[in-house]
Amino acid sequence: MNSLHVDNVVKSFNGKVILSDVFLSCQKGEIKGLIGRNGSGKSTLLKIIFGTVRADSKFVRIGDKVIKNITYGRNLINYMPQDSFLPNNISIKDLINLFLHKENRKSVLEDDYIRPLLNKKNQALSAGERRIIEVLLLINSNAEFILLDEPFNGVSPIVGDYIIDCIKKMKSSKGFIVTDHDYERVMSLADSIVYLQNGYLKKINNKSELLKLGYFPETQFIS
Ligand SMILES: Nc1ncnc2c1ncn2[C@@H]1O[C@H](COP(=O)(O)OP(=O)(O)OP(=O)(O)O)[C@@H](O)[C@H]1O
Repeated sequence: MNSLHVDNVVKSFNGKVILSDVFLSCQKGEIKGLIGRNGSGKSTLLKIIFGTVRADSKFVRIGDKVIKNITYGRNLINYMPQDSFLPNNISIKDLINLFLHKENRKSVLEDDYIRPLLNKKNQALSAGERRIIEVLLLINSNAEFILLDEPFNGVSPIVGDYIIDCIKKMKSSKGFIVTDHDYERVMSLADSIVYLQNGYLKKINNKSELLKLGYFPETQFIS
């Protein structure tokens, strides 16, 4: 079974080190949660893995294939950015046909949340409606590893839970790395959690470790 192996990721912006020497791995069938404060470098790390941001150094491998840049990762890794990436002036139905292979379209076209939106144009959707479409397009793509940057951003609680179910359904055939500030949802979804701080990743076992790291205030802590 393939695995995604990420090693020796180093990245600075304007002389400031964001990622020092990051190691991360993800198996097919695994969901890894990535948590960290604002500006800790989570999106930068995902973009480096995907290949849209150049690292000072990196090693990314899927199975035996070294992913030197975005072209090597085509059909292997897909990334959903934090900000909307869908083009305007195109209906949701056409977007689904454009983004997905034929065999993957049916379940999205028939999805209860998506069906009422099929004839709308992307720019006419609410932020939450757009996010659920983006998540479904990504997780139904043929890539083996899916990187999701803030999939729960802007979605209502019931849709957040629905997104969790959708990701879990795809889990047996793919590996996921998911980052979001809705850490409760990330923790309930992921098999394991890593926390990014000062350029390094640290494994997290429970919420009290996140509290100790100062990720959320004590007033929010309910074990
Ligand atoms: N293109 C860029 N040029 C200069 N600095 C950048 C650039 N992209 C990101 N940074 C800086 O790198 C740091 C990490 O940014 P990044 O977006 O990866 O953080 P993040 O953990 O995803 O944050 P958030 O949770 O707020 O989305 C930030 O301090 C940011 O200002």
